[in-house]
Amino acid sequence: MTLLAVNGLQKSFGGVVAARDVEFTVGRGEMLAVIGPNGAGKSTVFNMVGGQLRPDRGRVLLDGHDITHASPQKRFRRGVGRTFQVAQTFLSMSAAENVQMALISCRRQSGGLWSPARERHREKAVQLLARVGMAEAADIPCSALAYGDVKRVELAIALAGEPKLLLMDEPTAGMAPRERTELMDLTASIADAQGIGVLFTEHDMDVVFGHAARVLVLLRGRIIAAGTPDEIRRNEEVKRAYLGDEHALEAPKGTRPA
Ligand SMILES: Nc1ncnc2c1ncn2[C@@H]1O[C@H](COP(=O)(O)OP(=O)(O)OP(=O)(O)O)[C@@H](O)[C@H]1O
Repeated sequence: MTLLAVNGLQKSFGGVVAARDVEFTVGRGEMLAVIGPNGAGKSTVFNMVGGQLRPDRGRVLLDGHDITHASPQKRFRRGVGRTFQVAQTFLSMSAAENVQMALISCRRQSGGLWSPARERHREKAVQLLARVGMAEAADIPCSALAYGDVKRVELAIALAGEPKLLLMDEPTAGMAPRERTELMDLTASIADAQGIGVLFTEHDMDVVFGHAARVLVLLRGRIIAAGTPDEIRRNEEVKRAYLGDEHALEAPKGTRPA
């Protein structure tokens, strides 16, 4: 069943058409990757779904509600979540405290003095950490966690908002290959179990072909292909778009090519 429907989105910056008549849907529990060479329009499309950019034309519907002109905060309340990097300033806080802060802000409560807030939502925060396999690290400062574990905490923070749709911009950037697979396997299993649609941009083709149910390929603001990873890998126009990077579309190691 369709969760997100994007119809005819268009955005120009001066003379540059960054997105042209972009149409796609994301279903509940579905992982959709948006790929394309540098400057193809991925961030532009992503930010029009997230509400950071207003389209010149077109519509964004979530669960049938038109959110095209809604602010990021309003979208958030409708169920559009986004993973953010744990900022440098929050690294000194424990994993649980980071998730508690997210829970407090999601429920629009003032953090007030830190000491009473410390116990607030503790139980729920630990539950969310358990969901990403990080319950035992609840009291460890994020600064002491491995990078891949901080990414899991970021996922728990995003889940605190109980999103219907999760936007992930380059979720595995800077991670080792094995950590990438683990994070995306985890994301896929949570998305499937909770019926969360996931829209992600990604440069790493192993991650894209190994984890997306469907892939959308942009080139100069246009969708040139949409389909399953196997369909996309075989698509001649996509191959041409990635010309010069002849290994980009190879099957991930350990999987059978189509
Ligand atoms: N704020 C802006 N002002 C002017 N031009 C912009 C702006 N944002 C994007 N563009 C232009 O729009 C086009 C699409 O950019 P966008 O960042 O969406 O591509 P991308 O696929 O995300 O690229 P990358 O993979 O390099 O991040 C590019 O030509 C870019 O220069």
